[in-house]
Amino acid sequence: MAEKIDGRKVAEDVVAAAKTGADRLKAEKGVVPGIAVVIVGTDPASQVYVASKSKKAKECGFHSVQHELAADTSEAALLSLIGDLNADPAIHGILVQLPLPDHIDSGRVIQSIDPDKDVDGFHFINVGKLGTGETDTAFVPCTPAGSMILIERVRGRDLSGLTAVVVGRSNIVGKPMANLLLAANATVTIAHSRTPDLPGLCRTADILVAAVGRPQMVKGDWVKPGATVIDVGINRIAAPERGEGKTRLVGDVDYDAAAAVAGAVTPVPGGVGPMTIAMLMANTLVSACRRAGVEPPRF
Ligand SMILES: NC(=O)C1=CN([C@@H]2O[C@H](COP(=O)(O)OP(=O)(O)OC[C@H]3O[C@@H](n4cnc5c(N)ncnc54)[C@H](OP(=O)(O)O)[C@@H]3O)[C@@H](O)[C@H]2O)C=CC1
Ligand SMILES: Nc1nc(=O)c2c([nH]1)NC[C@@H]1CN(c3ccc(C(=O)N[C@@H](CCC(=O)O)C(=O)O)cc3)C=[N+]21
Repeated sequence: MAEKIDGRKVAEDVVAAAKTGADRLKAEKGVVPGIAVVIVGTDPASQVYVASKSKKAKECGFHSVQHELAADTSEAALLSLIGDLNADPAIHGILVQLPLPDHIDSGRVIQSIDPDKDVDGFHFINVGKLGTGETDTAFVPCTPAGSMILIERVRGRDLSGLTAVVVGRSNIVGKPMANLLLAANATVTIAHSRTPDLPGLCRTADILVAAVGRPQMVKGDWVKPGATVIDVGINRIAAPERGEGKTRLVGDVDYDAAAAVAGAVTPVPGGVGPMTIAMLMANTLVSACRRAGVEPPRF
């Protein structure tokens, strides 16, 4: 039976380190890290993440503000708010919750964020730095960064000699994940909806990352014996066994089947999700340290 990788526990360690860093920054420089989360519309799932981000920010002793804008907010109004946050010295990290409503060009919004405050790591400058190995000054997207820490706990920092397969090629998860694995010396393949024989390819992976958005797509016989399986997927499905109209969260991996074969697997919930929020705190602290001219801690 595979090890269940406890993302909640590792996330607690990261949050504790962010709090320690924030305490030091306050004591030495009088600087309080500040984060702004912007959400447009009232998607219930987004509300959950935004609430837990604010809760963790408070736990870390950060200054935290939330801007909840109506679903019909204009692009111009959103860009103007981002302009204000870019100029606000109390704010070190800006996160605009995605997806945005269809009438707003999310690319334009993301590129309007000051790259030095882009704690999501979605701005071209940060994407380019990650792609060229400038990871000392880049912001790395939170979900892949958190996934790498979980992989490190199982496999160590150097993945030389290991094969990795990333299923999914989105800009927010799949592509940055592949870049991080490559930077750690894994031999990386990126799979997507046009990849032939996905089960066979996945079976070659010492490290298998699923970031697809399809509930329990990865089956037990897709998993190489002993593999490290990172399940990024967050899918809400019907759970009639819990009562009429009830739902539950599952990942992109069939957990029980994968755990019978793998060496280690992340659960959903309690795996990558809590790490994403923890890395947002880490990135915000790093941003505040850089601005204050203090060497940031390594996470
Ligand atoms: N834990 C966390 O903190 C986070 C979790 N998520 C979750 O991760 C999942 C992925 O998110 P995201 O990257 O934004 O999703 P996207 O929808 O942007 O990307 C999904 C990717 O999966 C590929 N794909 C879709 N169907 C198949 C298939 N049948 N076989 C192979 N590949 C397929 C797509 O391929 P193609 O490009 O060819 O269309 C695409 O590259 C979702 O469940 C999301 O909720 C996301 C962000 C954070
Ligand atoms: N600009 C932007 N940045 C993001 O990082 C971003 C985003 N937009 N849009 C949505 C996705 C999704 N995402 C999650 C974060 C935490 C959990 C999380 O904590 N999940 C808990 C469960 C939470 C629950 O019970 O609903 C867990 O997996 O244990 C999940 C998903 C960040 N995203």
